[in-house]
Amino acid sequence: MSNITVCARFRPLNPKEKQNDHDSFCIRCIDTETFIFKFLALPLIRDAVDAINGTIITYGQTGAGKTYGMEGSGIFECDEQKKGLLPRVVKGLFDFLNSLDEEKTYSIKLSMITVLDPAEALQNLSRGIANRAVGETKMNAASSRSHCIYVFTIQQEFSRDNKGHASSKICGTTYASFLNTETLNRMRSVKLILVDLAQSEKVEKTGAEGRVLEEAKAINKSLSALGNVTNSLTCGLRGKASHIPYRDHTHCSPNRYPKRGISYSHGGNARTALLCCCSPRAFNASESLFTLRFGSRYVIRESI
Ligand SMILES: Nc1ncnc2c1ncn2[C@@H]1O[C@H](COP(=O)(O)OP(=O)(O)OP(=O)(O)O)[C@@H](O)[C@H]1O
Repeated sequence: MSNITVCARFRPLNPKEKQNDHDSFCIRCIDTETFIFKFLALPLIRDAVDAINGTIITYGQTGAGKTYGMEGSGIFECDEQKKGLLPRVVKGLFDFLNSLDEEKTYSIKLSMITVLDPAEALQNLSRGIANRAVGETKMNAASSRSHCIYVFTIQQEFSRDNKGHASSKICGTTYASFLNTETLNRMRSVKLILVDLAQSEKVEKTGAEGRVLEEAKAINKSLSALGNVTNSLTCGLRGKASHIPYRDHTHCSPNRYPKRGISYSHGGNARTALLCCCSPRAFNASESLFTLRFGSRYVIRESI
């Protein structure tokens, strides 16, 4: 499997756009949320259980549907077709661990909080989302004014039996139970990171001013650092070591890992899934093209 998977999606026109914007159209909207989960996220869940770090990033212009892609119409949404990546990843992760035959002990932490079951994970996610900074711009009534990073840390513990054979013990749904430390042999830890990026914006289109303008500058700066990382990775000569400016990318550092944040997903054998979100409006065509170009740069990258 390649290290990176990219998927692009155009959100549907909203009712106001349908009424007023006759140059724009969306041909057909299928159950894209389920498709995106199966295509982008499910392989990363399987890899995470195999101890391979993974990151899922939503990227795109303001109002293009990044947060919707991540959260869906709400973190507790029951309608399958309106569920975003976060609740699906939570369910998918717990379902996958439950289905394993092998006897292993897992603990899952959501950032620094240990979670014991999917309901608790969703509660904590919902509280985090409520604390996220949002602001109104001309382009989006609830525009995200910060990047939002959800870090699932999956710890796997192995033990040895008294004959020295490698074995381990299953804890059913009690994922956070730990083995007796005397029998503990080995522990491995892997991160599955979901990143809902705030997006660069053309100030003349969003009408940002004051605090919102300052936020826009900070967002744009951090995104250009992400662009520099991608450029270095995609333009580097094969087989030659080149400098990757991970350290500039402090705004995208999960859980205050200033130097390592983005390198979790962009280096070595880590897996990355990128959801490029686009607006169907003709008015936003140049931004949509920019987003698609960003995604296509990832597609041609080799791991260096
Ligand atoms: N696939 C979709 N189906 C239905 N509605 C959508 C979809 N994608 C986005 N929307 C709606 O479009 C609006 C903008 O989406 P969203 O807030 O996710 O954009 P964003 O890219 O996160 O913007 P920002 O960068 O400003 O935070 C929201 O009202 C959202 O509900």
